[in-house]
Amino acid sequence: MAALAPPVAAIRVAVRRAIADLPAYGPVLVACSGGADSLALAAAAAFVAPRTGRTAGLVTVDHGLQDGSAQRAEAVARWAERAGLAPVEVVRVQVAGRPGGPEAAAREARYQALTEVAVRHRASALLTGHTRDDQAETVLLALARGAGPRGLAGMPARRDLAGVPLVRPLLEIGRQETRAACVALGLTPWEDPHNRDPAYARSRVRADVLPVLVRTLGPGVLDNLARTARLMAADNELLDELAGRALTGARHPDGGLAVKVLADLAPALRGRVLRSWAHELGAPPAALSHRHVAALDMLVTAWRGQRATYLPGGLRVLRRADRLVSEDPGTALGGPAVPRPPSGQPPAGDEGGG
Ligand SMILES: Nc1ncnc2c1ncn2[C@@H]1O[C@H](COP(=O)(O)OP(=O)(O)OP(=O)(O)O)[C@@H](O)[C@H]1O
Repeated sequence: MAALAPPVAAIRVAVRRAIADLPAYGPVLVACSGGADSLALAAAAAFVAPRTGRTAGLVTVDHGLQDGSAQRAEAVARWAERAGLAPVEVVRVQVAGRPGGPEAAAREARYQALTEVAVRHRASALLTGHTRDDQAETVLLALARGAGPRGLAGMPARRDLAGVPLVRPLLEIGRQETRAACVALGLTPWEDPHNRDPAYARSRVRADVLPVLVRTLGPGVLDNLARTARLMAADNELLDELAGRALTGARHPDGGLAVKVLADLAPALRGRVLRSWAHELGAPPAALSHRHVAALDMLVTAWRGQRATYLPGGLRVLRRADRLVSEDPGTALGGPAVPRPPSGQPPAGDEGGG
């Protein structure tokens, strides 16, 4: 019998570990583009799942953005059926007409479709093929935009997606290994032309920045960047827990947050408390930047009678005596919406520190 290729074995082990503690009430569903990472992942899931008392299925999303995308999606699905995966689904999504740039719109459409399929099948997890290289790129991009610990933590190995765990088993596996596994298994992955398109910052990091880092600092740099993400994630977990308690302690009996309690917190904790409170009020997390949080912080620490701070989601927060309170500009004053100030307020959509 031929020896098992090391990359194939490493990926199987990673998948086995990642799904070991998941309940087995439904299939684990692999989100597969047909690219090397998710194809190697799907092949490993097809092998591992039945040996651990589970079933594994596959879902591939056709964004309809390139000629031949429907045929490619069908080819992925036919391969999956032959590989013994079930259920297998191809979902066609509509990308046009969504907010944000084309990449963000495609991503949103894809996650919406993947979530819908995972929930419908009562999947015990949705697996994606993000690798250590993807994680290294994410950390570098976060550094480059001045992100804080939350950004530097990169992608979590597990998070919730509408009640279904989204699991990333390959975060410690290199992209070279997924390619090598596909070769060893005789699989021909699809090369997404977007991955090479220099219009995207991530593609430029992948094509230009990472190779320079590896050449100048050595191959360990990828592992190191991924380790930074893990260390940051562990610190974040603790800080988030502390911030949760601090938020509870800062609630004012008359509503809002007590300025005195906030002022006594360490700045790093206060920033997190204000960020969580803003989320709780309804500010969309992706649109809430470090500048919004800094403006809230100034209501506490640099109070000079300034006017309200505006947050994404149509919220405004003001300081009233010893409290921070929020008002919906459309209703709170009993009249028409208060116009947003023309300048001096942070723009939305810039993921910041913290
Ligand atoms: N069209 C798609 N259908 C289903 N899942 C997808 C699709 N595109 C991406 N994914 C999932 O998201 C993960 C990350 O995708 P992305 O395109 O960012 O990375 P990638 O490194 O090119 O991955 P891959 O080699 O698997 O395409 C993929 O590994 C896959 O699990």
